[in-house]
Amino acid sequence: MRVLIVTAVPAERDAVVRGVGATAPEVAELPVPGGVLHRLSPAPPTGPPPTLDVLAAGVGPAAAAAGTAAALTAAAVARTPYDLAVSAGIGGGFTTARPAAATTERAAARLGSVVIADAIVAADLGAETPDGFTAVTDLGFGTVEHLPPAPLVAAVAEATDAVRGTVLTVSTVTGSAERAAELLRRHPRAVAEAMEGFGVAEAAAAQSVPALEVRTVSNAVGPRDRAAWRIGEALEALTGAFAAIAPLLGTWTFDPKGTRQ
Ligand SMILES: O=C(O)c1cccc(C(=O)CC[C@H]2O[C@@H](n3cnc4c(=O)[nH]cnc43)[C@H](O)[C@@H]2O)c1
Repeated sequence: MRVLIVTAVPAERDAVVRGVGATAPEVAELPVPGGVLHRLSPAPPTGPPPTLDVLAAGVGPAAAAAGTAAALTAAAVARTPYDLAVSAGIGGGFTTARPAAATTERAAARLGSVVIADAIVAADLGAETPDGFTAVTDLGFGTVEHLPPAPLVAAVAEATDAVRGTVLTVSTVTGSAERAAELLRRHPRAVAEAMEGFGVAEAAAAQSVPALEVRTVSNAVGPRDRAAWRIGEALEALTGAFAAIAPLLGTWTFDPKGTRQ
């Protein structure tokens, strides 16, 4: 099993490396076009050790897609393709309880909690029209959603005691209650937002590699309140999440539908 884990910034990469490193102290640093992979090989309970490569590719969906595509392509050309791409880092959580009028179940993602995406959705990829936002898919282009393998989502969420739901990818961090409400109106199952997941998933899908997104909540999605961001706690939670996830990834193989074999 070969896994590419893509973060935005080095602080997130180092938090992931610390978590995986609980079972794999050795780290090799390998250059890839445009970046450096941090490679770990945690020992699983049985079977061959997986390879977990961690890359800090930059902030935003474009940087995430570019970094992911470069790493996936370099591995494929070397005939050591990845089996899974993971977008990982801190994110904003939709921390309020489900609105009374909502018909869809949605758990609140509180500060410091772990979120696993069962859908990775580009929330602002589209056009503004007189009738409001229209997604690119409604304009006849591309896609706005990638679905991680459900059995893997379930196993990772259980291992990390995570909130499961849609994780939105945005190019602009939400900074108002109005925008947060609008996002929830359009995506009632949204539990978090961040800026890279869709970029990682889109680059992975182009090479038929399944994708996963793991976030730990540093702030509430809503009115901008920088003083209330808890980045340190979220990075610690990211380390804890990957300490739990790493052994599990070692025992996974995928068939083309992403089910466990
Ligand atoms: O506004 C600030 O002062 C500020 C300070 C530090 C970092 C930021 C970011 O915008 C970080 C973006 C970075 O972190 C992820 N992230 C974290 N929370 C959110 C959020 O509520 N909405 C979207 N992205 C978030 C994101 O994936 C980026 O990698 C701002």
